[in-house]
Amino acid sequence: DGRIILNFGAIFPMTGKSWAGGQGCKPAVEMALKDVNERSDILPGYKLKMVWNDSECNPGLGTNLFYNLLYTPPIKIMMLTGCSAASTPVAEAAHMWNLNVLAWGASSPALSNRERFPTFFRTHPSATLHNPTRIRLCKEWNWTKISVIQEMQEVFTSTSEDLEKEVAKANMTITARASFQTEPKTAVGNLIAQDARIIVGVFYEGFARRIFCEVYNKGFYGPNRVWFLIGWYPDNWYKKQDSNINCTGDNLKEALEGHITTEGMMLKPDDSPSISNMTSERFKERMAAEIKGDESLVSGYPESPLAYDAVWALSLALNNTMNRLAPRNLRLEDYTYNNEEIANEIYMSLNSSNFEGLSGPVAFTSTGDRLAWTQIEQMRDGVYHKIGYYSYSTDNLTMVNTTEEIWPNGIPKDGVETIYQMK
Ligand SMILES: CC1(C)CO[C@@H](CC(=O)O)CN1
Repeated sequence: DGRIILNFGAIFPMTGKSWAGGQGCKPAVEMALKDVNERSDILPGYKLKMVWNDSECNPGLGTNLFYNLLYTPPIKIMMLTGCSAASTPVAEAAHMWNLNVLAWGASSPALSNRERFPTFFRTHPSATLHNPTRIRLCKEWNWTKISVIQEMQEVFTSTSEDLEKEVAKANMTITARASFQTEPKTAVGNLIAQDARIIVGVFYEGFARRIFCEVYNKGFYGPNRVWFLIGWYPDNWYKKQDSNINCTGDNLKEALEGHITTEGMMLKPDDSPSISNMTSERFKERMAAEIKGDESLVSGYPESPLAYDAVWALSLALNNTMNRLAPRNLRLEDYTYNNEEIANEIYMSLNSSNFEGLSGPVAFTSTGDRLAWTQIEQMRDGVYHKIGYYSYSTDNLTMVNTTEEIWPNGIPKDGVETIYQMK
């Protein structure tokens, strides 16, 4: 069609053992690509094309595919990546080829580091996004003492370290800490021994079932014990058949009554149109047409709006770069892996991104991190209910349930009454 082709590279976790989020996200990337290429006001005279491979969410394979994309023409003007494990090595090396990297599925807190990842941006929030929300809710409910139990995984260790910092900043204290590698029972015992009341738990779904079976068996639950869990487990996670536990779904449901979850808001709940003029509802309809069958069974479906928004961030940044290069008689198609000037313009355009995406406002911090809203839910009688939203950048906490609806037995106490100082 006579337009100049601009190619970008992409690696998607389509298969593999950890997180095959490309299954839900690649269709969203292709949808955004189609939408952007149909817009005459974005990158006029250009057509964006994607050259992609399956990273299997494997760092070695991701690296290998990245080099193949680099050394196989045509030149790629940017890299789009998915999960943390494959994004990390690409984000670390890309600047050597003057490439900017945009991840739609990487949550690892370690990626918030400009020394290691000088040209990295992500539309997926870091896992540390939960922490300011947890702190804000503690303030809301007058809790100053909390406990933490974590699985020993990099993502949860860095999240716990960040929580320690946020707790200190808020003049709160962590009274009990527990961690585990493969057996959580001792860690739960530690919390029981210290009569922990307000507990933040960071671990994957499989351990969540084992922990709450132990919590159930030990009776370590009730209206005065509050658990903050991760909100991105599947809604029915506690009912899944699991040979590692001797509890039923109903046992876990009883132990989980009233717990609070936090997660990055990935699809705007309201129906205001985003920059693509598409509403969240319309997006879901279009995705349903792409994904045959039950979306909730497709990995990466929840993250698909982040992938859609990543292509818009890429396109708008290139469009902005095009306008900034024109007065210097430079063009996007002049980009090569040795052209630092154009790479810097693309970096600065990404850095100043600011548009209304499907996942809410898209803007990045100085470390390329996504500023996003968090969604707050509470489980009541085995069902998650949205109870509020929080934006850290504007300190805006919007509760959609009353305190009485959330805490029918009254707001739980953080339990550690100040010990009467003997005279
Ligand atoms: C919310 C979740 C499941 C966190 O892990 C991300 C994958 C990753 O960080 O590798 C995808 N989204």
